[in-house]
Amino acid sequence: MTIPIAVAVLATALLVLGWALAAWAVAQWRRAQRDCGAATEALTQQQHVSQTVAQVLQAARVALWEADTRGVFTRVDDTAARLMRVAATDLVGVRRVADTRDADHRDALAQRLADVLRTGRPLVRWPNLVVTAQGEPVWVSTTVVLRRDAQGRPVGLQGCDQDINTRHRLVLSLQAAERRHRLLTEHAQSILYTIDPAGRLTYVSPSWQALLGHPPDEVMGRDFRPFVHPEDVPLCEDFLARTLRERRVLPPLTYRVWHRDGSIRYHRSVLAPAFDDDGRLQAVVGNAIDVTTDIELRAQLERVATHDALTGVANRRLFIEQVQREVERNRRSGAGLGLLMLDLDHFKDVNDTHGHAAGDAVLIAFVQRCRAALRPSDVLGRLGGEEFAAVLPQVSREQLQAVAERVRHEVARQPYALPDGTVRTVTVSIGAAVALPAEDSDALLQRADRALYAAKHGGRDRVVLVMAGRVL
Ligand SMILES: Nc1nc2c(ncn2[C@@H]2O[C@H](COP(=O)(O)OP(=O)(O)OP(=O)(O)O)[C@@H](O)[C@H]2O)c(=O)[nH]1
Repeated sequence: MTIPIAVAVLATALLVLGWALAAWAVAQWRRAQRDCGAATEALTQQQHVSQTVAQVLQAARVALWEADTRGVFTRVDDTAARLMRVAATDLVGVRRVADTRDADHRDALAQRLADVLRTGRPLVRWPNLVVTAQGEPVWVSTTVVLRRDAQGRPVGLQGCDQDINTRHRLVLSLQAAERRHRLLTEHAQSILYTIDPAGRLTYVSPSWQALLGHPPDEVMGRDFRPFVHPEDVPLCEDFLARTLRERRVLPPLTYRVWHRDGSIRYHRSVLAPAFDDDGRLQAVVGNAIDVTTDIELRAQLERVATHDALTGVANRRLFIEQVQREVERNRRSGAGLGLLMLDLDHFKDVNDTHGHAAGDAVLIAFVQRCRAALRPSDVLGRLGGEEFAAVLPQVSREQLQAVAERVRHEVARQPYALPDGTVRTVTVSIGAAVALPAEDSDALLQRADRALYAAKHGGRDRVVLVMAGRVL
């Protein structure tokens, strides 16, 4: 009995143990299965992350690479290979700097890689010009960090190049455009400016200082009016208003501006209104050039063309025009108009005795004396040789006679000092005519000429006045 009981106990014990072992094994198996699932999941997740990162980097055109301490590629990813238009395997073993184009740039990159190796400090987003296998330059943004082994010893470099070709070329072209713009505005012989509708100068180029003396900071933000000659301010205001109203570029305007030193300069300006797509005014852009020299030159040429070079009085053409104008005016106003024809007596003898230079000196002094005897509003002209004439607006017959006598007296009053050291008295014969209401300038000139002829034949040094055909 004892044995069967013992066997039964043993068997039970073994059964229990077997169950326990089985249960433990099942538990272990389940745990292992759980762990395995977790590990698989973790692995899957890691692969997913890597894939995602790779896709993102690829989409962002970021190439990853590794190099040894000499800078020779040891690993290159597909993006890098695509970037360089070459198989990844062909890049391995190539020096990192060999893909860089110009020598200066290559040296700069080599220096930076050496710095990373030496200092351990990363090179971050450095614009780098690499050249593809086909020789095409491509701008990349290079980031490089130091690679260390488990003991922290430098074993090489790793980094990434991001393709920034399109953006960087845009930046470069913008920088070039900006440089060009700066060069143009700084060295232009004209002033570029923007002005608002109220007349405030919102921008002036640096050339303002060269042309008008003020540093641009002194001008920007200020009203244009104090810089312009007061008489020309209304012209400029109208120019701005019309440009805005008509929304177009008008023919240029010439006006006077003050230089900082107080002198007057002539400027010629164009204004261009700029509108946005909705037709709203964005700015009014102006360009002003200094035309002072042109204006002065033109004035000089005009003077040469219309004035006698020796004496400075109006030449025949200008004088005749002046007579025509005054005859017209007199016809309208009836205020009276007088004409004097003046001819020096025996002037040939002055030349013959004292020389041509003496004759010139007498002519100059004669004009000065005539001017002293005439009113500023009277116009004196040289008709040729030693023959002069004066047109006198707003005079009566008596007044004309008196002025003519005054001129005759003034001319003869004092002897002329000649260049040869001698002195000589000179007299003048004068024919005078008062304009008739119906006559034109030619008729008036002819009558005065007849009076002069009478004065010469009457013995010279005298005034003869003719009125309505009668010599008085
Ligand atoms: N020095 C000088 N002489 C001039 C100029 N233009 C004309 N003449 C001279 O003026 C002189 C004019 O001489 P004439 O026409 O005979 O007149 P005149 O000697 O004044 O005699 P009357 O008019 O009859 O009193 C000539 O000798 C010209 O050469 C000039 O610009 N300079």
